Parts: sequence; structure tokens; C-alpha cells
Amino acid sequence: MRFVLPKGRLLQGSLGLLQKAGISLRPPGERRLIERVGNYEVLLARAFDVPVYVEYGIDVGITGSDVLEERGSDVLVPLELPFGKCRLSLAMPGERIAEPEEMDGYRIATKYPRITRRFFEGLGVEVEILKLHGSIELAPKIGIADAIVDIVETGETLRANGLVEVTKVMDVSALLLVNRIAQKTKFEEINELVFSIKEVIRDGT
Ligand SMILES: Nc1ncnc2c1ncn2[C@@H]1O[C@H](COP(=O)(O)OP(=O)(O)OP(=O)(O)O)[C@@H](O)[C@H]1O
Ligand SMILES: O=P(O)(O)OC[C@H]1O[C@H](OP(=O)(O)OP(=O)(O)O)[C@H](O)[C@@H]1O
Repeated sequence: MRFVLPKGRLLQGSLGLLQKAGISLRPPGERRLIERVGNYEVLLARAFDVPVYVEYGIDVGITGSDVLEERGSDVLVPLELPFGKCRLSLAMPGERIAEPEEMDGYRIATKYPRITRRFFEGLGVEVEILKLHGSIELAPKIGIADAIVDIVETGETLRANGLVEVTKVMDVSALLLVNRIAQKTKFEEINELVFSIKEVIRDGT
């Protein structure tokens, strides 16, 4: 079975959960992106690319629900996982607070253009989207955007940059992803994996 795991902040949670479910995967070393451990092969990819690898043939992956929603990949999601909890929110400078319904013509900086567009379309509000890859909070601070849609966990980053959360766009959690064909061809292995992870989650260990 082949796993694709996200580099970065979801990696430790992913390895820890799989280990408790009886699958000890050694992550690839510093520069290596692929490692074979017994019957398993582990690939390391950027969180945003994990759904793409799973859609195009890797059996199982883990990434955030924000990432899957943004990518829109055609994969199965048998489980929500108990880590990577945060939210995706609309935020803006405290001194210029507005309701989302009043944001017609606003420029919104985000790493999530698709989710942001859908959110505003749902409100019938037309905004300009400025796609950035990180440090999103900088954009309104220096005046190149009116608001942002970004991950909020503790709210520290928003506060440190004088931004205020206007509304939550979605709750975020890590997800287990399964390739559609693997679910049929490796039915037993995958069901066993899902069952073991469910038990770990249920026992809360
Ligand atoms: N405080 C947080 N900040 C950012 N992401 C978080 C946080 N808490 C949980 N997450 C989850 O972790 C996922 C991956 O975050 P991480 O920072 O590792 O990757 P990334 O931002 O895509 O980085 P890179 O661009 O380097 O791949 C997010 O998409 C989200 O689902
Ligand atoms: O609410 P908080 O607990 O402050 O966490 C949220 C912040 O953490 C993440 O940034 P990250 O450190 O991944 O850097 P990035 O902005 O470059 O993605 C995210 O994009 C927010 O900026």
C-alpha cells in the first residue's frame, strides 16, 4: 500500500495516528521524498498536493479539509481525523470592519481562491481575489488588499497584525483520503486501516 503524507505541520499528527493504528511508517529523510517500510511505501508531498497524488493513484493520503476543498480532487474521504483542527476565516483590519455582504468590489488576499470565490458567490457579492502563497496577513497590513481569507488557529497572527475575524468560512480538520480505485482493488487492506484508525479515534488514545 502506498501512503502520501503532508510535509509540514500535519506530518507528526499523521505519523502518530498511523502508528497507534499499528502502522509504523518511517518518514523519508531530509532530502528523500520516498521510503519503503515493509509492505508500505511512504511519499512526502506538500499538503496542497496530497489530494492530487491520491486522485491520480496513490492509495491513501492525509491532508487538511481546507486543502481538499480548495483542490476539489475526486477522492474518497472515509474519516475525519482528530488533529489539524483550525478554521478558515475572513478577517480585516480592526479599524475598517465591514460585513461580508458589504464587500462588493473589495480585494481579498488568500491562498484559497476557489473557496473564497464560492463563499462570496453564495452571498451574491463580487470581489477581486489576490492569490498569495503565504504571509497572507501582510496584504491588508500594507494596503494591497482590503481583507483576507486565511487559517486561524489561536488568532495570534491576526492580533499581531491588527486584524479582526469577521466570520468563519469553514471548519478545518485533517482528513484521511482514499483513491477510488484502491478502495475497490485493495478493499480489505483499506477497510482494515480505516477500522483501526476509527478505533484509535474512538479510544481517544
Ligand atoms: N495554525 C495553522 N496554520 C496553518 N495550517 C494549519 C494550522 N493548523 C492546522 N493546519 C492545517 O495544516 C495544513 C498544512 O499546513 P502547513 O503549514 O504544513 O502547509 P502549507 O501552509 O501548505 O505549507 P507549504 O506551502 O510549505 O506546503 C493546513 O492546510 C491546515 O489544514
Ligand atoms: O491563529 P494562529 O495560531 O496564529 O495560526 C494561523 C497562522 O498560521 C499559519 O501561518 P504559517 O505559520 O503556516 O505561515 P504562512 O502564513 O506563511 O502559511 C496561517 O496561515 C496563519 O497565518
